[in-house]
Amino acid sequence: MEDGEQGEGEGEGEWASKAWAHLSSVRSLSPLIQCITNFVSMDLTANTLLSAGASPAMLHSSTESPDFTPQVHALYINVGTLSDAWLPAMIAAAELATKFNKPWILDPVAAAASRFRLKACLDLISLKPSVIRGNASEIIALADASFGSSTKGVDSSHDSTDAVEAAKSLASSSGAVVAVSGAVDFITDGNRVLGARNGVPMMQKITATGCAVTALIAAFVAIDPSHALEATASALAVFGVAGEIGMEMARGPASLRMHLIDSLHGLDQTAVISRVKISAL
Ligand SMILES: Nc1ncnc2c1ncn2[C@@H]1O[C@H](COP(=O)(O)OP(=O)(O)O)[C@@H](O)[C@H]1O
Ligand SMILES: Cc1ncsc1CCOP(=O)(O)O
Ligand SMILES: [Mg+2]
Repeated sequence: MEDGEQGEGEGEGEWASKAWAHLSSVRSLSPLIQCITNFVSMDLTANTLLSAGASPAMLHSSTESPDFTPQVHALYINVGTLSDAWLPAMIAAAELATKFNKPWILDPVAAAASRFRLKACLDLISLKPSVIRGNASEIIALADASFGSSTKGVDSSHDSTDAVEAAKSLASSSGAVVAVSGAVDFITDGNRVLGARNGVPMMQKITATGCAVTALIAAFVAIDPSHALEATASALAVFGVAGEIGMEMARGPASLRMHLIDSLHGLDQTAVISRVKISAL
């Protein structure tokens, strides 16, 4: 995307057009996304990327990353089912991504659940991800570098509004764009803060929707790496719109999961432009 397309003071209409441009680019360029993600999320994450037009590859061996990571358009690392064996592979892939100038995106699932996990996330953040997307409790834990306080495993015990200052602080200290998901998704580079108000509460009742939207962020950043803030907001809003349309057909979490994927695949310009709700705060 050209620099001239990104301006200050955009209204919701401009943000919606930008989100459509990002989705259209993902569909036409079909970026290859290496995903080192948890066992729970692999299926939903791969299907989310495919529905959006991207190309997922769940390759996590540190033996093959030296061959594969240089070929990808972005790398996605998610610590959801972290183990002693997987952490070195994550670190090696993140180092390769940085070496070959590929954006890489971190999902710090349950960052405060254990000292091992918190340290792993902080070590990964020192390897300069382009974007960190977590729920409010995860972002607060990382900003404070604190283990165990008011955490509930992979789910958030805070509202996203509680984590805006933590997100700004983490963005400033890490150099990453930081996104906090929730009823409102907040996206910040430490200076600017965007709010994306799409989605439905039922999305929290499907495991791995957070993981899946972080992978979608990786695909959007892959096609617009120099505008990670805008690409991240677009991905969160587009995923939320797919959830809203999916909810019109769903009867509960299981059918929402199916309809969300169908809706993401079928999103057209009219739906994106009329529904995306992104604004600068
Ligand atoms: N109350 C809500 N209203 C609308 N969308 C929501 C709500 N809660 C979560 N979402 C959406 O669900 C997805 C997963 O977010 P979240 O549940 O916060 O992540 P995680 O699974 O990492 O805890 C995101 O796309 C987010 O925007
Ligand atoms: C339940 C669970 N346990 C370890 S990873 C995982 C999936 C979490 O996914 P999300 O954070 O997207 O809800
Ligand atoms: Mg969740």
